[in-house]
Amino acid sequence: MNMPSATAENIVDLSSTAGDIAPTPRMEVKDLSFFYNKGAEASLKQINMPIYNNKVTALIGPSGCGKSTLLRTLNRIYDLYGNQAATGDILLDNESILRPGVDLNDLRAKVGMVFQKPTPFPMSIYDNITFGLKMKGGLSKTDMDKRVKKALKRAHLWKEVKNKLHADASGLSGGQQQRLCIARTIALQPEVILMDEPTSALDPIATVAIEELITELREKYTIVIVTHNMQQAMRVSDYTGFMYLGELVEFDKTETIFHNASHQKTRDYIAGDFG
Ligand SMILES: Nc1ncnc2c1ncn2[C@@H]1O[C@H](COP(=O)(O)OP(=O)(O)OP(=O)(O)O)[C@@H](O)[C@H]1O
Repeated sequence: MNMPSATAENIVDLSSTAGDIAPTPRMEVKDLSFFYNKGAEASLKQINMPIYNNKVTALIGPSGCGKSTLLRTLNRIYDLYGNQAATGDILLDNESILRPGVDLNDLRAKVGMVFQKPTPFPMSIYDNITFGLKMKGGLSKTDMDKRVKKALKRAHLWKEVKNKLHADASGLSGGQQQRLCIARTIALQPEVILMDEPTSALDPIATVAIEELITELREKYTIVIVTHNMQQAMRVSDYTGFMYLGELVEFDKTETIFHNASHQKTRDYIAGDFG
C-alpha cells in the first residue's frame, strides 16, 4: 500500500492487500490541506488516507508534524475556533463532512473524541454519561439508565462505579476518569472514535487497561489514535500513518510500517534517529 500524500499516484491501492479480505474504508481523507490561519502555510499538506472500518489506525511522527491537527479535522472540532480552513475533502460513509450545512453536533456524535487529559465534566458519573444524550434528546429515563450501564460496562468501568453512580466524577482516579470519558463517547453510539494520546497522562497500569479496551472496542468501532509511543502503536493498531512536516509520508499495515517501511524517513523515525 505505502501511500504517501499529495499526488494521484498516492490514491490508496487496495490491491496490495491481495490474499487478505480487502478492508472497507469508513472514512476517507482526500487531498486534505489545513490552514490554522487563512493565507498562512498549510499545517496539513494534501493528505490522502483511508480509515478502515473496525480497525485501529495510529498516527505517528515527530512533534509538530500534524498528527493532532489531522485528528481534529476528522470531526471538525477545529470549527470551534475562528479563522481556520480545510481544503480537499473528508468522507464519512461516502458523504463529505466538510460540505456546508453539515450538522456538527450530529457529526461529533458519530465521530467521538477522547482527549489526552481525562476531561470529566464537573458533575456526577451518571450525569457525565447522560450529558450528551440529554442534548440529543428522545430517551426515556429507563432507556437512559440502560445506556449508562451499557457504556460503563463496555468501557470496563461498571464494576468499579456501579454503587456510586451519583458521586462526583472528579473523585475517580486518572485511569478511571479516562475510561469514563470513553464511556461518555460510547454512550452516543459513535461510528468512529478519535483518541489524542489517550494514555500519555496515565500510569503504566491504567495505560494497559486503556490499551486492552482499545483492542476490544475495535470490534464495534473504528478507532484513530495519535500516539508518541511507538510500542503502543505496535500493540494496538492495525494500520499506521507516519507524518512529517504536515505530510503523510507513508501509510500501511502497522506491521509493514514497523518492519518493512518503504521510505527512509519512516525507517529513521522508527529507529529513533530523530523525533
Ligand atoms: N492553534 C494553532 N494555531 C496555529 N498553529 C498551530 C495550532 N496548533 C498547531 N499548530 C501548528 O500546526 C502544526 C502541527 O501541529 P500538531 O499539534 O498537529 O502536531 P502534532 O504532530 O500533534 O505535535 P505533538 O506531537 O507535539 O502534539 C505545528 O506546526 C503547530 O505549530
